[in-house]
Amino acid sequence: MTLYERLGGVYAIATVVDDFIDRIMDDPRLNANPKVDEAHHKVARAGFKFLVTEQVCEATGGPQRYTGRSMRDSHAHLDITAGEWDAFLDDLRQTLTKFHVPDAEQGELFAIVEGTKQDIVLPRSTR
Ligand code: HEM
Repeated sequence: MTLYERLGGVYAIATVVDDFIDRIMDDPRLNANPKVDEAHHKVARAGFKFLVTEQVCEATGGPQRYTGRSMRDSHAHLDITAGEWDAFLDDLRQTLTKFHVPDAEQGELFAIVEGTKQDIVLPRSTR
């Protein structure tokens, strides 16, 4: 059974993404980075949630295909630090716990997320 199926498919994933994107967009630890604050708040949340839902569905084995920009192209200009990355993971942990995602599935999701870190946190970001 794919991770996508074990998570409950697109309806469950979209619900989790909805909570998570609200959480990161309102997180003062992330909005302390002025580039993140500006970029996050110039786009409609619903569109951002749509793209992240597509991406999570594809990465977990669902039939959807991600149609947004690459992780490097959409984050390189933001100077995201290792500390901001950790705050982002903390938000993810809070959302997954809220929805009672079991430890095994949480572990698989964190492994997928970790795989993108080198495209999002670039070495020169040391604020
Ligand atoms: C695995 C981790 C992450 C994933 C999967 C992810 C996913 C995405 C996606 C799908 C987009 C939209 C791409 C597009 O417009 O085509 C995006 C943009 C963005 N992300 Fe992330 N993101 C991650 C980590 C982060 C972190 C850690 C931060 C902030 C600290 C962040 C802040 C932003 C911002 C501000 C934008 C808008 C950029 C712009 O339009 O200029 N992301 N992200």
